[in-house]
Amino acid sequence: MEYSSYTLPLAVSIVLSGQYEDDLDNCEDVVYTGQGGNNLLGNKRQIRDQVMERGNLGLKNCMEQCVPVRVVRGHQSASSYVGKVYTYDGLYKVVNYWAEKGVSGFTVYKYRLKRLEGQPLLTTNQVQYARGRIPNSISEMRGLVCEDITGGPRGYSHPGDQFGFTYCKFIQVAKGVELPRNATGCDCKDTCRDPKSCACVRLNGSDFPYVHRDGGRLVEPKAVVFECGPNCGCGPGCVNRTSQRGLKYRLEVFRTPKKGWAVRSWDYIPSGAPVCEYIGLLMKTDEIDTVSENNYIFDIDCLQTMKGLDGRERRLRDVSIPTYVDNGDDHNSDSVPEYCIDAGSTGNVARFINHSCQPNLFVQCVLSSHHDIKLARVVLFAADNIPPLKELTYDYGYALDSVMGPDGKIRQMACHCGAADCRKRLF
Ligand SMILES: C[S@@+](CC[C@H](N)C(=O)[O-])C[C@H]1O[C@@H](n2cnc3c(N)ncnc32)[C@H](O)[C@@H]1O
Repeated sequence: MEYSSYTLPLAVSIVLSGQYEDDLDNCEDVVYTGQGGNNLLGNKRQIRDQVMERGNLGLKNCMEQCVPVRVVRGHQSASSYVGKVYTYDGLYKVVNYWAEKGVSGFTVYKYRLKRLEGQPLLTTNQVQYARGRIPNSISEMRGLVCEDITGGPRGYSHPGDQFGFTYCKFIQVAKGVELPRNATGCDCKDTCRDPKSCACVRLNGSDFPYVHRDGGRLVEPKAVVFECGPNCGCGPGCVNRTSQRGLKYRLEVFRTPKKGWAVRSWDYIPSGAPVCEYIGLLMKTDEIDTVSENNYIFDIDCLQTMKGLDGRERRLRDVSIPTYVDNGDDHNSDSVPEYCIDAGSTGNVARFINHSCQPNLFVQCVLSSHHDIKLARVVLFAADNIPPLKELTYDYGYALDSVMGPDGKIRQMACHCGAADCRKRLF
């Protein structure tokens, strides 16, 4: 190509590898974040405003002079010594660009790129959802079992024999379990703005656990997130109530060949967004019926996770759990979670989410109405930017050989998550 008649610099290629928190990769359509101001060697967050120079100027010049850009994608790969492999995914046209405040509040340049037609189809794992198509209407779906398992706004339904449970949007509390008194809360008005003066936000450390972007995104996984609750002065739109707003994405329960039912989203889910809460019957762990098999029990093990017990990955504990928060020390509950959520006979869509050894969701304990960590809410958040139609999964976190059958013998279950570094067993 002869460049002498062009205004330089021009961008020749870009790499999409999840390094920039503001990137949006929708396969044929990409919103690419310009370069600069990113803590690439640290937590990958923006720490400064970007400037229209170097690569940023190059992409702007490409747009203005209709010069296509090569797109290379980085894919996670356990078998590569750098943990990633890179694929050349073809030529893209820069359609437009703009400056905006990014997730971390700094100015970033955004470039919308569209893949040029007439190139081979993209086939790598990261973009494979492009082979499936989101139906335009429910009536297009072959083999449809049930249009809406949630029962609509009533939030209570019996989806029938195919599923054999009652759909429910809110936690049910078993007989004999008493929820603690509601916490005092903050005295902010309308919405919490100042992390220093909001009593709830202060429990999370020095800043809000969420950023406002996309209706609220969790900045990082925490030992526990303290949200605003019923006694707070702020309203339902407060960012510190991000996980309380119910389902935001169109989730589909679909059938898999080896894992039974599974869940995927028709919408793109950005990293850090809340996907759903694990809903079911809140009960004492020692009251679980151990005779019949139940694959839908979720142990509320925030305390055990905070302490890194039983091989759980210890969470960053940048909050000191206030002394008035019951952290279970006086209950000798160190090894076994005292409470669990049983979604066997009543629950929500979370009960259909399968395990993966390389998941795209993570479990986050959230305290909103009360502050008893043994009874924390269990919320699933996006661990990554999740393209539409990709199966949603989280790590069930079982230690191998930790599950006993009713006969007292160790039970084993093969894992079919398909991850390159699959542990081959769920438990
Ligand atoms: C909470 S349920 C998930 C929804 C379930 N697939 C269904 O059809 O209702 C957990 C059960 O799903 C299956 N499952 C989940 N993840 C799996 C995986 N990676 N490999 C094999 N089976 C899995 C196991 O039977 C497990 O006990």
